Amino acid sequence: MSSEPETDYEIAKSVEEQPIWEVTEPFGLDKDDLELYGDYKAKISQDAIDELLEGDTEDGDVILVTGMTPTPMGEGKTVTTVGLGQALNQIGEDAMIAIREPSLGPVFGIKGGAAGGGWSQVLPMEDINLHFTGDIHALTAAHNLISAMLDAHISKGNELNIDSRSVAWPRAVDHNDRALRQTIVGAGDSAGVTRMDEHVLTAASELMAILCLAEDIEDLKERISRIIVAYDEDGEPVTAGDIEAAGATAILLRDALRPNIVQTIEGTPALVHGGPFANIAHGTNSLLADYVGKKMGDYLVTEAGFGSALGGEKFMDVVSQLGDIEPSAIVLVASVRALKYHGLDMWPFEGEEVLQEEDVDAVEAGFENLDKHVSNLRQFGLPVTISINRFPSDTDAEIEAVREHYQDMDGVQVAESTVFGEGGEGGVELAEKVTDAVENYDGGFEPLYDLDASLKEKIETVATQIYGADGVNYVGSAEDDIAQLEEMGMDDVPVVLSKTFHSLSDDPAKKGAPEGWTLDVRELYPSAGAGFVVALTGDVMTMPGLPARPAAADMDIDADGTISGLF
Ligand SMILES: Nc1ncnc2c1ncn2[C@@H]1O[C@H](COP(=O)(O)OP(=O)(O)O)[C@@H](O)[C@H]1O
Ligand SMILES: O=COP(=O)(O)O
Ligand SMILES: [Mg+2]
Repeated sequence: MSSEPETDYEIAKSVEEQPIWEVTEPFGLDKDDLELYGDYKAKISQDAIDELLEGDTEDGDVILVTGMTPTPMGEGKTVTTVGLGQALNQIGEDAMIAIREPSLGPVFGIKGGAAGGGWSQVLPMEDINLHFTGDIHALTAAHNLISAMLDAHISKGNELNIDSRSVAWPRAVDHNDRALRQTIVGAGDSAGVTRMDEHVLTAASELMAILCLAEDIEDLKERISRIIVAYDEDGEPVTAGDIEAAGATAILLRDALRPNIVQTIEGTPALVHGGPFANIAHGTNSLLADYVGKKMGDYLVTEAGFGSALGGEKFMDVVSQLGDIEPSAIVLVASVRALKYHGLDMWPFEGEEVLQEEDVDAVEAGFENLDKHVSNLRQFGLPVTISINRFPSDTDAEIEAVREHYQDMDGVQVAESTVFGEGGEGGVELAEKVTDAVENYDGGFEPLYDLDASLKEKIETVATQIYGADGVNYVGSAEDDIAQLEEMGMDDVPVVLSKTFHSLSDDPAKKGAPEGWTLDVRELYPSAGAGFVVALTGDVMTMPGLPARPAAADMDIDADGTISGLF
C-alpha cells in the first residue's frame, strides 16, 4: 500500500474501527440492545426496536438525499449521505444515517459497491458490499422457496387449479445474469410441468419491498401471504398464503427483518438495511431502519436511489404514504460530470474521461436537467439544497458556474461538498445550510397524489409533473391490467413506476429535460404484499446483465485475505 491510502478499500482498511456498541451507546443503544455479528456489525434486537418505537422520544428530522439524472457511474448520493451525516456530527448535531445494502449484481458488474466512497464510507465496506449479515441471501432463499412450493403444487395434483402459463412469481438470484432472464423449468421432471420462467435480481423481488415496508413479524407474514404468485384457470389470483408458504418464508426472513447497524469512517452510526433499486422498485432502505434512526438521532439522513424522478418521487409518493415518515428537507446531489453528460447530450455513455476535461459551456448546457429536478422537488413543498459533489477533475470555474446559476434561485440553496476527499469536514457548508433549511421549514410537505385517485391519474400525475411527458399511452396489456387491478380493489394504492434511470423520459438516449414526448406504459402488476402497483415502462430490466468485462474481472484476494478491486 502506498504511504497514503488511495482506493476505497485502502482508505477503509486504514481506519481503526470502534467496537459497534461504543458507536451506538451515545445514541441510546448499548451492547445488550445489539445482536453482534463480530465487533463491527450488529442487528438491533427486537426488544430494543420495540423500546425505541414505543418510547416517547421525539422523532428527529428526516433529510432525504436524492440526485439529478446520473451518469451510469452514479453522482454520489450515498457518499453525500454518509458525508453529510459525518458533517452534522462534526458541527455538534446528533445525526444518524440510513442507507440501503448493496446488491452483488452491481458490485461485481459495472457500478461497484454502494457503501459510499473515499473518506465518506460505511465500514466494514468489504463485508457490507459482500455477504454483510446475510439478509440478501435470506431473501433469495425465501423468494425461491415460494417458487419451489408453487411448482410442487402445480405438479403434484394442482388442487388450486393454477394455470401454469399464468405464474406471476419468478425466481430470484443476487447476480446480474442475463442468461437467467427467460428460463425453462420443470424440463426432464417426469412428474413436473415444464413451463417458461424468469429470474429477477433479488433487489427486484417483491419480498425485498415487503422486507423494507414490514413493521414486525406478524405484518411480514401477513404481507407475504398476500403475494399473488399465479392465477387459476378462471383468472382468479392465487396467493402465497393459498399455497401455505407464508409461515416458512417468514421463518427464513426472521433475522433479516431487523435493521443492521454499522459505523462510518468517522464513527457516525449507520443503519444499512434492505436494498430495492429505484428504477425497478421503490428504491429506499427499510422503514424500520428509518423509524429507529429518527428515534436515535435529531437528524436522520437517508437516500433514495437514482435521480429524484425515481427514488425521490417514490419516497415522497409511495413510502411516505405507506409508512409514517416524511422528509423535512431535500439534498439534491449534482455533479459537474453529470451536468456535462447532459450538456453534451452524451448517449451512449462514452466514459468518465471525456467528462473530466474542463468545459464550462457543457456544464451550463446541462443545467436544463438539474433545473427540472429542482422544480420537480419544489412541488412537494420541501426546501431544496443542491449539493455540488466535487470530483477531483472539477475546476473552480465549473463549480463557480453552478453556484452562480442557483445562488439567487427561489426556494433553493447551493453548497459545495468535498466529503469524498475530506469526510465530514468537507460537508460543513452543506450541513449548516440544510439545518438552516430544516429550522425554517414550514411543514408544507404534500405527496403529488392522493391514494383515492385512480391508477391512471396517479401515473399521469407523475408522468407529466415529474418526468415532463405530455401524457401517457397505455400499450400492451396495460388497459386490461388496469381493469383487472380495479376489479381486485388494488387501485387505491401508490404506483411504483419502473423506468430507465438514464433519462427523465422513458428513452435512455434523451438527456436534459425532454419535452414533446409521451410516456408508454406497457404493463401493470400488483405487489399485493408490498401494497403497491408496479407500472412498467420502456424495456427496464428486472434482471440486469454483466458487461463483457465486469468489475469482477479486476478483483482478487491474496494469501492473507486482502481483497483488491472492490470499490
Ligand atoms: N466526489 C467524488 N469524487 C470521486 N469519486 C466519487 C465522488 N463521489 C462519489 N464517487 C464515487 O462515484 C461512485 C458513485 O457514488 P455513489 O455515492 O455510490 O453514488 P449514488 O449513490 O448516487 O449511486 C462511487 O464509486 C463513489 O465512490
Ligand atoms: O437504486 C439505485 O440506487 P443508487 O442511485 O444509489 O445506485
Ligand atoms: Mg447509492
